[in-house]
This record gives sequence, C-alpha cells and structure tokens, in this order.
Amino acid sequence: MLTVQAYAKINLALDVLYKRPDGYHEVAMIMQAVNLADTVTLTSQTGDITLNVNILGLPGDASNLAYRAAALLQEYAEPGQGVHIELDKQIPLAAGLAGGSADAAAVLKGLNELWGLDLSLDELGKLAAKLGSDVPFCLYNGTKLATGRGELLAPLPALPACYVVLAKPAIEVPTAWVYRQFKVEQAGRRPDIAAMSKYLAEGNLAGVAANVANVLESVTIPAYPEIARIKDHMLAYGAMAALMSGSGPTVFGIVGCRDQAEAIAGRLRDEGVPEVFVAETV
Ligand SMILES: C[C@](O)(CO)[C@H](O)COP(=O)(O)OP(=O)(O)OC[C@H]1O[C@@H](n2ccc(N)nc2=O)[C@H](O)[C@@H]1O
Ligand SMILES: Nc1ncnc2c1ncn2[C@@H]1O[C@H](COP(=O)(O)OP(=O)(O)OP(=O)(O)O)[C@@H](O)[C@H]1O
Repeated sequence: MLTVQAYAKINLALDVLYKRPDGYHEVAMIMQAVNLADTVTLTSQTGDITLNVNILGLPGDASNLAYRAAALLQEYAEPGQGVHIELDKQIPLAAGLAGGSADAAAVLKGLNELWGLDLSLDELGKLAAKLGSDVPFCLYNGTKLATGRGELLAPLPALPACYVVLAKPAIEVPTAWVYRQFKVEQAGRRPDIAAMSKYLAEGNLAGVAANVANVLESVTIPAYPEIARIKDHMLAYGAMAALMSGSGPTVFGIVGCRDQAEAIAGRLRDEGVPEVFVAETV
C-alpha cells in the first residue's frame, strides 16, 4: 500500500497567446503548487482497477482522471497487475485548482513505485500530458513556467514563503467553456512573465504580488461577478494580491503571515463563501 499527496495549484500568471490548429490555446503561465491536497491511497491487486471516492458527484469509473492514469500505466506493467485507488478529495471540483490533474499525477507517481516500473520523471511527464494539460505540472509541483498548452515546464525560483487564502464560491466552471469564450482582444491586463520571473529570482514577494494577472478573468468574471466581489474583499482585508486561479472560479490571495491569512479566511467564511482554505506553498 502506498499513500501519495496530490497538491492543488494556483496560476500566479496566466496569459493566452492564440488558438492553435489542434484546438488548444498556446499559453504562458507561472504555476505554483500549494498544500491543499487530496490523499491518494494505492493498494496493489490482481486484475482490475477499482476506485472509491469519499464524496458524491465524482464517479469512480473510467471517467475519473485517477482511473485513467492507472489504465495508462497498466500498459507498462506485468499482465494482470491491478490496483485499488482510494481518493480522499479535499480540493474542490471544477475549481481552477487542478484537483483532477493532481490526482492523476499522484497515481502516475505512486503506481510507478508500487508496480516497480522504473519510468523516469520525464517519461511519466509524457504520459501525464496525454491525460491533461495541467497533469505534467502536478507531477513536478514547485514553481514553474508552463508554455505550449501548459505541458512544457521550466523551473523558476521558488515563491518566497507566504500564505495563500483560497476562496471558492458555489459555482463550478468548465475549463473548456472558458477557453471557447476567450477573445485575445478582450483579454484585459496581461501578465508580464519576464517581470514576474525577475521578482521571483530576487525573492521579492511584493514584486510578484504586484504583477499577478490572469487573462481568463475576462471570460469568467463577467459571467460570475461574485468572483470580483471576493477579490475586492480579499484586497480590502489586507491581501497583498488577489486573483482568479486558472479558469476559475476559485480566488487566491497572497498574504505575508499566517494570522492575517486566517483572519481573512474567517471574514470570507462569515460572509458566506462556502469553501475557504489557508494553504502554504509546496
Ligand atoms: C486553465 C488551466 O487549468 C490553467 O492551469 C489549464 O490551462 C487547463 O488545464 P486542464 O484542465 O488540464 O485542461 P485539459 O484537460 O487539457 O483541457 C480541457 C479543455 O480546455 C481547453 N484548453 C485547455 C488547455 C489549453 N492550453 N487550451 C485549451 O483550449 C480545451 O478545450 C480542452 O478541451
Ligand atoms: N479525480 C478527479 N477529481 C476531480 N475532478 C475530476 C476527477 N476526475 C475527473 N474529474 C472531472 O473533471 C472536472 C474538472 O476537474 P478539476 O477539479 O480538475 O477542475 P479544475 O480544478 O477546474 O482543474 P483545472 O484547473 O485543471 O482546469 C470535474 O468536474 C470532474 O467531472
């Protein structure tokens, strides 16, 4: 039996450059792993892949990304090798936090070890990209520049120590819908990836905070103004920065100390935001 933590991500910067002939969008993103995590427990068994999830609304069948990751890796295993997967979900669904991608990456990493497959991280990265654009990042975690459709990763200096308040309103946003609606000419403020990389290299948290930007806000926020309200409140309560993560709807706030992060989280909960977490970077 093996237990793996599957960490959520936030996008400190998200720029969309153009739509590609294959239907995906070329992106440039700065991604950061945070310690809000699902717990994935893998138990080797003969034959089948079986999956049990601790919440309603997420099937344990072949539509689950964790199941699909195991099925992909089965092609490299001894015939008859199966696994039982227990998913303890803590990351909200369809939230912009890559919860499903994180589970898939955790299964790839864990089964590689449990089944003794000896695939390199690079080989796992190629399989990860088949499962989804965010899955390769979830294998590596840390702070990364992601390009291509999100699967090409380059290391960046770690985000200076800070706390991240995550607030998800009661909305689920399908990523494909957001990309479909996106128009470059309506993107609004675009992130300056070079400036943010420089601030990361300097360990300048204030510089990073001043430069967070996500062009997908131009689609999701007009459809769900609640996101703008949460951002405004996070800033009013003292966050150094507040931004929508990924395709939304979760808003993250960057905060220097734990007491202040807990205070901001408490006020958002009091206002009725249903899912609020305080996390640290991974
Ligand atoms: C919004 C982000 O989470 C930011 O990190 C990612 O860009 C999305 O990553 P993801 O959920 O792993 O996305 P995928 O599962 O690969 O794709 C879901 C859908 O989003 C759209 N999609 C995704 C990534 C990308 N670079 N361009 C796209 O147009 C495609 O329509 C695709 O069918
Ligand atoms: N293990 C899983 N955990 C969560 N969602 C899953 C999983 N497997 C499949 N899904 C499907 O994927 C959809 C979106 O999943 P996820 O929670 O990863 O979205 P997200 O947080 O918006 O991710 P991203 O930031 O990568 O777009 C869910 O609505 C669900 O139907």
